[in-house]
Amino acid sequence: MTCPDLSEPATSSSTPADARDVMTEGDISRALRRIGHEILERNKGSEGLVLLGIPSRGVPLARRLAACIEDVEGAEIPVGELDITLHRDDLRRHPVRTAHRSRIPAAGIDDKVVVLVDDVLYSGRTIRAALDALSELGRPRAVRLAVLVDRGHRELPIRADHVGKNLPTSRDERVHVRVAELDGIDVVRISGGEGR
Ligand SMILES: O=P(O)(O)OC[C@H]1O[C@H](OP(=O)(O)OP(=O)(O)O)[C@H](O)[C@@H]1O
Ligand SMILES: O=c1cc[nH]c(=O)[nH]1
Repeated sequence: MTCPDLSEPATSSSTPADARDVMTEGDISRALRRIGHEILERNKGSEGLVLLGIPSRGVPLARRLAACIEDVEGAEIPVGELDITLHRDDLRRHPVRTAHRSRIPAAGIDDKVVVLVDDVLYSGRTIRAALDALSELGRPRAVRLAVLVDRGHRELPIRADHVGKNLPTSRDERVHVRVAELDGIDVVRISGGEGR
């Protein structure tokens, strides 16, 4: 994994008629680079950092972020995946969900600075579940949150420490983050709503 090279040609694709693009491949790359620098600045270096991506798209974003940090620091950043399925607060309403395994780096998370990475922050319920899942795995020194998009409408007292783009949305809109690793393209789109 490498931190994306901004000189690479952008992937082209057509935007569906009911959607509009709000972040391009280049925007996403620049946002991840900036967040990588912010994480290093806040942590005063890479010592003790562990990045945990939240499936689905938080995982490739965490890997890219780690590559961006490694580009600057030269040190390898442990990356893992944190499955939150069994900690969701809507599990009773939607019981048929497949739980996956969390993959925690070998050194664990005790006394580390864990940065949770996700694509979209909306109600905050996914991150609440992530904090719950994390508490079963160890006791980090600090937990921080990096998201590519914060679309607002929080329902819990949760905020991100690092945000790629603050995107004011209406509740009837939907933000779609697409990443090359899973979707074959890097783009952030909004669909639905009445337009802004
Ligand atoms: O702040 P919240 O209201 O919890 O919303 C944000 C979460 O919702 C989406 O995940 P989703 O459950 O759609 O799964 P996905 O990542 O597999 O698309 C998104 O990827 C975030 O993880
Ligand atoms: O990915 C997500 C999650 C919540 N809301 C959205 O619009 N997109």
